[in-house]
Amino acid sequence: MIVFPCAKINLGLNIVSKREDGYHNLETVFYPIPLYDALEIKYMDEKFPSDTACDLKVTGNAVDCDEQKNLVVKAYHILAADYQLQRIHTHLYKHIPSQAGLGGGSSDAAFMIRLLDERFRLNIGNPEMERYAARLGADCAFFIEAEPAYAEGIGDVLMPADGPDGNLHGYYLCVVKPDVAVSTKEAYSAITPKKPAKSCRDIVRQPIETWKEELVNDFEEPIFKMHPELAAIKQKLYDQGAVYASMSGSGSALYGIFKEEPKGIEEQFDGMFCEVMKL
Ligand SMILES: C[C@](O)(CO)[C@H](O)COP(=O)(O)OP(=O)(O)OC[C@H]1O[C@@H](n2ccc(N)nc2=O)[C@H](O)[C@@H]1O
Ligand SMILES: Nc1ncnc2c1ncn2[C@@H]1O[C@H](COP(=O)(O)OP(=O)(O)OP(=O)(O)O)[C@@H](O)[C@H]1O
Repeated sequence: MIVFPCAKINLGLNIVSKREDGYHNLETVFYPIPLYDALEIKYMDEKFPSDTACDLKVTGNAVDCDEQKNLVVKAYHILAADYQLQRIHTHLYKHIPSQAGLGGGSSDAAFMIRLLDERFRLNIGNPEMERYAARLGADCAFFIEAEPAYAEGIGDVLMPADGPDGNLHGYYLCVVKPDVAVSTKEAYSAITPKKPAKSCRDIVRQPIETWKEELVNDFEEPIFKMHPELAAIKQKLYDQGAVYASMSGSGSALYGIFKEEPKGIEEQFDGMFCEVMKL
């Protein structure tokens, strides 16, 4: 059985306060995008010699952590603690860039929970699956439904985007990921939290032409200071005709939203991951 975990972008991201557990409360609109990994599971033969109930083969882009630390394997074990699960082989084809703010690892974890729920007929239900997912990462819960959502808390309190919230249907999205690594933890430590004057949820309901002036990702200021080349990529996306451009999450991926297909834009970002998709 195979599923295709998708990536996300953040339409606005405000870091509102620091919590006693060290995490931060935020406000953001999560928007799923058609950029995918592939995740497959197969039953392990009863006679197959394995010291783990869930092994993992990663192909495509390398993931810089041990097999048993991969969020896909952690997702298996978190469910196996509460449900009787057969042993499985897992294959993850990694296409979504890591350390990008695109939620790739979080998505793999959430889609693994969904996959196990379906394969083993666990009937867990979405609210409970979201609770399991949230134990694996702050923005994992969103990927259980993977529908546009306004999020608060540490990214785990989700409110479905009703009506026109950030509806980008028919627009083109260009995602650029330079070879710059940003640690999410370090990014949060560079922020002075504050409540925004206007909620990103309200701004994304306005015409997209107003977003450039009003919709803010709080990580941009400190991260652009550390990596000025990221600000230059954002500017280039505007120069190429983007109606809105921003960094996603804590970076280092940037995205531009276009009304018309930005043909040939890949040439502008030579040597970087650059993909154009229709929303
Ligand atoms: C930046 C975003 O991509 C925005 O969507 C997410 O908030 C990141 O979420 P994530 O990658 O799922 O984050 P986790 O893997 O749970 O946390 C990594 C580290 O980021 C910090 N962290 C994360 C989320 C949050 N709301 N506050 C935090 O302070 C914590 O130091 C944590 O140890
Ligand atoms: N399945 C996975 N895919 C990618 N990274 C994983 C996975 N499992 C664990 N990791 C670890 O998580 C780290 C962050 O990866 P991820 O792709 O989630 O980055 P991100 O873009 O920072 O995501 P986010 O938007 O959630 O902050 C990786 O460097 C890797 O060590």
